[in-house]
Formats: sequence, C-alpha cells, structure tokens
Amino acid sequence: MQVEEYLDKIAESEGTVHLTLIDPASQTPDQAAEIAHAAALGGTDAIMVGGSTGAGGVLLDQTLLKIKEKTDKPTILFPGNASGVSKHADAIFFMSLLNSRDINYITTNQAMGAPVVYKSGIEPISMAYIIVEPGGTVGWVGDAKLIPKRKPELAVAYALAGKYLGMHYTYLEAGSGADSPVTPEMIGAVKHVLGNNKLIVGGGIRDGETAKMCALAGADMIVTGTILEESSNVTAKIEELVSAIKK
Ligand SMILES: CC(C)=CCC/C(C)=C/CC/C(C)=C/CC/C(C)=C/COP(=O)(O)OP(=O)(O)O
Ligand SMILES: O=P(O)(O)OC[C@@H](O)CO
Ligand SMILES: [Mg+2]
Repeated sequence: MQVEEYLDKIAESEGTVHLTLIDPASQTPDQAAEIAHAAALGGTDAIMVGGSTGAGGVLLDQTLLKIKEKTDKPTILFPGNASGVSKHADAIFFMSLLNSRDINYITTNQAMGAPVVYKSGIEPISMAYIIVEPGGTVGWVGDAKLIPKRKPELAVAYALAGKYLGMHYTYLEAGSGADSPVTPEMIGAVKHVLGNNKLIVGGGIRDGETAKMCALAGADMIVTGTILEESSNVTAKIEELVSAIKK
C-alpha cells in the first residue's frame, strides 16, 4: 500500500493519525532509531524525518537506514530544502511553503529536488505548508509572512488556494517548539473548507490534552517532535498522545 493511502485509511478508521518527527541533526542515527522504535511501540503511525537546518546528506541517509532497521513504520521525508531528499525513505511530503516571500521555498527547492524523487522512486505526497505565528526557526528560514494567530480567515485563504492547486494535504505549522500550538478556531475554520482533504497540525503540541483539542477541532494528523526529543520515556509519551487522539 502507498503511504498516502495508508495514512488516509488510519484517519478514516481511527479518527486521527499520529506522526513522530525526528530531526537528523538533533541526535546520532542510532539514537534516532531508538526514538523511532520506542515511538512505534507506543503506537505512532509513521516517522517523519527532517529539520530546517543541517538535515541532509550522509546524516539523513544514515538516520533513515538505522530507523528502518528498528521499525516497519513508514518513513516520510519532511525536507527543509532540496538536500532533504533521500532514496532511503518511503515517501516525501512534497510541500510548497505557500506563505513564503522567498521563491526558493515556493517552487525552486521543489524543482531541484523533483528529479531526485523521480529517480529514487519514493512516493511524493503533495502538501500545502502554511506557517502560523510564532513560526519558530522554520518561519525564519522559510521567510514566511506569518499568519497572525487570531486571523483564521488568512489560514483559510491559503488552505483553499492549496486545495485548488491540487494539493492533497495541508499542514498548519506553529513552528517547532512553539509555546502554544495553532488555535482550535483556526484548525476548525481550515478543516471546514478542506472537506475530505487531510489536515496536519504541528508545532508546540506536548501532551495528550493539547493533541486531543487539535484533533477535536478538526486535525486529521498530529505531529510531535520536540517533546519526544525531551522525553525520558518516549513509548509512554506516545501512548499518552495516541490514546488521546484515537477513537
Ligand atoms: C519538496 C522539497 C524538495 C523541498 C521543500 C522545501 C520547503 C518548502 C521547505 C519549507 C521551509 C522549511 C525550512 C521547512 C523545514 C521543515 C521542518 C523539517 C521543520 C521542523 O524541523 P525541526 O527540526 O523540528 O525544527 P528545527 O529545525 O527548528 O529544530
Ligand atoms: O517540535 P514540535 O513542537 O513538536 O513541532 C513539530 C513540527 O510541527 C515542527 O515542524
Ligand atoms: Mg530540529
């Protein structure tokens, strides 16, 4: 089964998907594989691999290879630029940062990365990437014109544009390590116009209660990264998050 179909099926049958984000720059490949293994035991559905700084090349390849030794969960690239593509992943979130001011993040990195995706045969999953305040490192790196937290209508406008451009997924991003995630009002307003298109929410989600709030507001998939890097018991943390968002 293709990864997109796999994720969509889980969203349908279990209500919400949990995605574990691993940044190859944050630990060794062996440590990354331990986190992925522990996350799989806790019930995560797939492993996203990427970071906004220094996440390409040998470190990315080694991280993916080690993760694949330790778990059968699908691996999905979450690239910060064209160097974030690796043939060792199962799929890639092939995203355009719709509210960037920099054409590099709207189409150029995509053009530079596309031939690598083509040759490697990994599955591209088209995605509209929208960054909301505070935006964190990724907002700065991607030169995003941040969507104000209290302006859901602007997020709705970008999400609709992505949908009409044919993108299957929409990712509302508050930035890795954000103090608080995207508001339920914004999530609900965006999901309302997306209909059956899948909505991913990430940035600043640290506990089951917050994850549940995002899921109830309309998120189809929840991403957590930072909290897992900080957890002493990744399996228990994932169990907390997963049990809060699944039917
Ligand atoms: C499709 C291709 C080949 C490239 C897309 C390139 C685009 C649009 C990038 C968007 C801007 C960007 C810098 C995204 C990075 C996404 C990401 C991996 C963020 C989270 O990484 P963390 O490691 O959690 O955050 P820090 O890097 O801030 O720690
Ligand atoms: O690290 P956290 O805050 O979980 O954010 C995850 C993801 O949305 C970052 O791209
Ligand atoms: Mg990081």
